[in-house]
Amino acid sequence: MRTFLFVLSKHNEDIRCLTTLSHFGFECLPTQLVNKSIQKGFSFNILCVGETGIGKSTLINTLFNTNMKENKTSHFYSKVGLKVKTYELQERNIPLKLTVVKTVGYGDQINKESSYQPVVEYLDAQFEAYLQEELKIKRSLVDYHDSRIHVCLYFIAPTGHSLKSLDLLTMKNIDRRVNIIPLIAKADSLSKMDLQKFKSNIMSELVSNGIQIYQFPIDEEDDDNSQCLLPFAVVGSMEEVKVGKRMVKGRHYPWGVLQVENENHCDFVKLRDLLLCTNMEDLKDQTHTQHYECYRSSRLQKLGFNDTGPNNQPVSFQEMYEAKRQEFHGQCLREEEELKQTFMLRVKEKELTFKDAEKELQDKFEHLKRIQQEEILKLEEERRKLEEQIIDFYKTKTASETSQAQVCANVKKDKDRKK
Ligand SMILES: Nc1nc2c(ncn2[C@@H]2O[C@H](COP(=O)(O)OP(=O)(O)OP(=O)(O)O)[C@@H](O)[C@H]2O)c(=O)[nH]1
Repeated sequence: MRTFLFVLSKHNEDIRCLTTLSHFGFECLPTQLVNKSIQKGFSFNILCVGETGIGKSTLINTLFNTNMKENKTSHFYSKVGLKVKTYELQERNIPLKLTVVKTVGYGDQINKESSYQPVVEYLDAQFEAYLQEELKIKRSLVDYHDSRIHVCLYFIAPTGHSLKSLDLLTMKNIDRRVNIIPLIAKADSLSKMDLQKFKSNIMSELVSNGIQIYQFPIDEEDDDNSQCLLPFAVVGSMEEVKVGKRMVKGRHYPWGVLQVENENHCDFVKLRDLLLCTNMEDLKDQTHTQHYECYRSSRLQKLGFNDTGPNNQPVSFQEMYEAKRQEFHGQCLREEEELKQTFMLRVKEKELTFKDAEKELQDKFEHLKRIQQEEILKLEEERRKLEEQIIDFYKTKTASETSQAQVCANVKKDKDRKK
């Protein structure tokens, strides 16, 4: 006989929680999930936005301790572009498909107004591709390469002053589309005091401009709140430097060594832990449940779909689809009728124009015909006159020939007589 441990009823308040008395197997659910996830593999998509040469590639290399060979980018691009590269990484037996998208030529143009546009377009294009896959009848979301961006590392130049207008403009335009984590790049160029001031300036500017950045989930076990460290002051380097007896990642200066992984020197370790160890899944969740959802709902609304009807009554997708289909059909009929009317009108107009042209041609033809008749008559008259002249001429000619023959005969007679 089976024992039911959970007695479920329709109402949540009636759910009784009971402790199991023996092993059933569902305690292994987390293990099943872990195994399934490892089998499936993990993927993570990072977008790095920042000026040319600000240290984007170096930081990504340092984060994943891999040399993702890159050529230096030119400062002379006429517009901002995006470079997308995907890498297959492995840590122990955990595979990670990492996609890094980097801005190219960001901040290099004189007119910076549309610098953020390619970034916005790229983010939307990835959402659109996912939406199109979702809307397919035969979907393959299991092996679909999800290219939606999970996090945007925004590199702020270490000016020590405040954010640039380009930073504000870009962040304002992408904050509803992606999880932004602001970073102070090359933070080794700022003194401790300047850095603190710079950080608080940046945070208050972000707040006063209503820019939403990624909110790290509050970890009760973590003593220091990660949010307080924002924006993270980072330093990147793949250089191995000797400190005491150890080789560490750092940057060597005439006055000493900056250790990238030393929390007193910069926030690199904190960023890496938060990004890769504790919040990667949350970033992916936020991307799907918040940013993608926002894109999806506004896109469907633009197409005319809604969850409620005009009276705020819930409407099913099928009803909505049927209504839209009818509306579309009606619109097609109306447009067809309009096109027919316009066509008929134009045909009539053309007919009238042709008739006018035909009449004009006919008149011209009649006129020419008349002129031709007159010409013929004139020529006939001239011919008649010429013929009369020819007859006169022949008459005169014959008369002159006769008189000439007479003269010749008389001359001959005279000659014969003299002989
Ligand atoms: N001082 C200092 N220099 C850094 C840091 N990170 C990178 N650099 C140096 O800055 C230069 C440019 O670094 P990259 O990582 O190539 O910069 P990038 O933003 O990827 O450059 P592009 O891809 O060409 O836009 C290199 O000489 C790096 O060694 C840093 O944290 N501090």
